[in-house]
Amino acid sequence: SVTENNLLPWPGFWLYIHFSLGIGGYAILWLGLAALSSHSWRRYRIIAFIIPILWLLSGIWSGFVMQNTLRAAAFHFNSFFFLLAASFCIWQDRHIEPLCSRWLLSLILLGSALLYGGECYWILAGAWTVQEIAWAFFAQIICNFSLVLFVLTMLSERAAFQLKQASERDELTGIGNRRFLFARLPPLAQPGSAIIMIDVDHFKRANDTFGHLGGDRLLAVTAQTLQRVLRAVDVMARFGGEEFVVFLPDISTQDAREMAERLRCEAAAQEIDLGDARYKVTISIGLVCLDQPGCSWDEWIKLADAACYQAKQQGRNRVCQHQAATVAP
Ligand SMILES: Nc1nc2c(ncn2[C@@H]2O[C@H](COP(=O)(O)OP(=O)(O)OP(=O)(O)O)[C@@H](O)[C@H]2O)c(=O)[nH]1
Repeated sequence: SVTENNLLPWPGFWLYIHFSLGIGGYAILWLGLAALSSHSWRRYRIIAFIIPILWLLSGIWSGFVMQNTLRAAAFHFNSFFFLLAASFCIWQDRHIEPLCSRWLLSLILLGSALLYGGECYWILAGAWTVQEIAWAFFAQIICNFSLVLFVLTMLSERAAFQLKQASERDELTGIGNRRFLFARLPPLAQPGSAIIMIDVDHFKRANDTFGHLGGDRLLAVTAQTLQRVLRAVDVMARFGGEEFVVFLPDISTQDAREMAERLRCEAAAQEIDLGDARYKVTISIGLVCLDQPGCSWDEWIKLADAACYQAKQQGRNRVCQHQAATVAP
């Protein structure tokens, strides 16, 4: 029987249209959620296009669409499949964009998929009662409302996340800026960590020789080179024009000194391609190891800066460490 479609002219035709829209709708929902998740929906569009067509062709060929139970089972199985795929997409991209709402959205999609899967099983097993159909219907409505809610939550959380990222990133070098650094420094400057101040040598001369754009490239490449040397826990930021600050948590004086030397050597070893020229930058480094509580971060950074100035005075391309005895109480 084709129920309400009998009220329309060509009921069989409308049945196929409804079936195709129902099947295709979930494929489009999957595509949309994949795009929302990682913007790579192009990868999936063929699958999302082919599967509904295959359902339709097999429906026309076998005629199962004309039977209510089989049509409902096919629709529920298709919804189960695409919702499960959408849940996986959202969950899979959690490392690209770590948002709490991603987990909630993925969970609600999984719940909705499992509900459709269960319904498909009950339909095929013929174990439905009117009450169960009503419960499943209401549960799906709640899932759909939650889905919309979590999509909106994810969009707003994403906007806030991107805004924060943009406000903490230095556009030229791609590393963090001052705000990024201070947001990651512990509230109290405790002994057992170190601050490094890095200043590119004779940068004005490089600017004069290669132009401002050439200078920009030198800064960007140098920042990326230095970043690669650091440990995952270290925090590096562009502090000013050609100055960078690095915070090294949980590090001994010896290791901090070795790290500073490694940074200096890596910078000096790189040959930067500037199109029609190649250039080697050197850096001067001021190191201060936090050896007493009580000083503020500003004070430690100032000491690292003073040590960096000392490195410049001594001829550049070297590391100078601020001596503990001279630290103001
Ligand atoms: N290209 C470029 N230049 C910058 C940027 N920020 C600052 N500068 C330039 O960096 C130069 C810094 O010059 P100085 O402070 O005199 O230092 P220096 O020439 O590196 O000399 P020393 O530090 O003593 O070795 C200035 O000419 C600034 O204009 C930037 O974002 N891009």
